[in-house]
Amino acid sequence: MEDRQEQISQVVVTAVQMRNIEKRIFAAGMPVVALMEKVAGLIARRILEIFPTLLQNTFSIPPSLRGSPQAGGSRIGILVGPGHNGGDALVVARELHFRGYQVWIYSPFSKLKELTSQHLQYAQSLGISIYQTIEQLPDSDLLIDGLFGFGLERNLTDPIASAINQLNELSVPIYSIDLPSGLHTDTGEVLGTAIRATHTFCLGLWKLAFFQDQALEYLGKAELIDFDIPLADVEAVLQDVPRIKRITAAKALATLPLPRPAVTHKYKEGHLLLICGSRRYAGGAILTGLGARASGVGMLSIAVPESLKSLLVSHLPEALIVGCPETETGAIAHLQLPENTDLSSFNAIACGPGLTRDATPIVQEAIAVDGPLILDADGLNILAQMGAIATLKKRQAVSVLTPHTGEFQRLFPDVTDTKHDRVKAVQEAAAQSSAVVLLKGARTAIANPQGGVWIVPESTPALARGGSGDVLTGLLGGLLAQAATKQIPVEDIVVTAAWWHSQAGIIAAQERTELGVDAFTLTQYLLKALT
Ligand SMILES: NC(=O)C1=CN([C@@H]2O[C@H](COP(=O)(O)OP(=O)(O)OC[C@H]3O[C@@H](n4cnc5c(N)ncnc54)[C@H](O)[C@@H]3O)[C@@H](O)[C@H]2O)[C@H](O)CC1
Ligand SMILES: [K+]
Repeated sequence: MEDRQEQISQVVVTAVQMRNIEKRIFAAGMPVVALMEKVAGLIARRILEIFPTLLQNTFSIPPSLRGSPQAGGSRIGILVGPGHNGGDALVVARELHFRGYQVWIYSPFSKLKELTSQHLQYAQSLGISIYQTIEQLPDSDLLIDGLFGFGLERNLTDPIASAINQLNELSVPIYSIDLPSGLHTDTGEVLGTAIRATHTFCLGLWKLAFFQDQALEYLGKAELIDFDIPLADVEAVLQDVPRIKRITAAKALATLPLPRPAVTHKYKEGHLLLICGSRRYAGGAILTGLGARASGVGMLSIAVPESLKSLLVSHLPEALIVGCPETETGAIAHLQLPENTDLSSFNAIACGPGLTRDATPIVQEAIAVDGPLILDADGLNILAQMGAIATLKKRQAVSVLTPHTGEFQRLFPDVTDTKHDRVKAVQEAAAQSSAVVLLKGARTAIANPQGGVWIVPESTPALARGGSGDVLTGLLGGLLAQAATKQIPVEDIVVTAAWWHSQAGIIAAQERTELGVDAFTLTQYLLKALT
């Protein structure tokens, strides 16, 4: 059983689920005011850690001067909304004031929740300046955004909307409490306008917004403030609802086919067939092969057009390169496997990179095989032409699709728009096609047909380059072939492949900048991500 912190760090919730979990905690007797004090105390402590004060030692300042300009403390502007997000912010304001920061408060709302109003009153009694209009605001070194949290229900309108726009224009870092104010908690959509946070403290459990494309530019660096939500409350609310989870390193690494048994042989470590490449796209075949090599798969066969055979052999001497008859355009005309092997002799088949659409019969042949199949790139485009859902429904064995957004739209034109809610879109696609669908992107999401979704929580724009996807297909194929021989659940191995691929990109970008991660280089960083 994973430890509590590991389980909590995987959970992703909607606003409604968070509200229901919060209700259980209050119903069990935890006073709201106590929870607010606990949460805001944790936030204040993190701010003290990560935002250097210009303070001398606070105890050297006479109490009468604490928080005053003479004290020399950093100037902190606290943005207070009408609800408990504002309440959190006011507790943070009070605590930073006592730590010697120069704190002021922006409180533009007249109607505040009771608890929020009490904290405002106490802040005022401490002599902390409170402003109602944006024009009055003094300079600051840091702003704390406590305007709205997961209680935001509708588009923001003026005056708060224009105030947020003006605050975004200041070149002052903004730390947001729970969510950048203005973001929809579930879809990450900007409701009118939103705070562009430098840093976001997500409270208690990760919200769905943190994994939606449109939110990413508003979140800044995100971290979870764990305030000891009992797992029992999470389970009670989420129950048998299909789970949306973050892929943690622990989760991804637990599935790797490591360590290997002392006694094994190459066929026990999986046999993968890659069907890829064309005269026009020779490189895709090489990159896919290199991705497969890095997976550790026991045996690797690569079917390419005959004219690519010697090229592949030179790059992948350990692989069995199958030169196939080719069309006049240089695509694979048909699969000519060595005698007494046929498509069912492989533990997994990965089909698509660099094939071109002239290889349609080959893709149809691969789809007809009753074994684990990964479709990518032209394999997906051809599947889309065939009608993805009807075609895949006929398959008994597991299908894994690895589309980017464009391919996804062609495959599943009738599901939720990925721009609106990627997670919902990929859930619907997997349910309708009975396939495991890996929707690539800044936050790659993997859905199984039962509605469960795993999300890669961090990646790098360095991977947005031709060939990155080919590497993933090879890596995933090699892992899937090994998983088949070891009864590792398919969904788990897809999750591990996606995490591994993004980790390699992150490490490569750290060492070579985001401009330095071409697909070949990426293949050279895959094993580094594990060591
Ligand atoms: N998750 C927890 O267990 C804890 C959460 N805390 C904090 O509480 C907020 C949620 O508080 P809530 O009062 O429900 O909502 P918000 O503070 O996010 O504010 C919404 C507030 O504003 C009104 N409102 C909604 N939409 C608009 C709009 N477009 N324009 C104007 N006003 C709007 C709405 O009526 C609400 O009153 C959570 O994020 C945490 O920060 C606890 O303090 C700690 C535990
Ligand atoms: K906020």
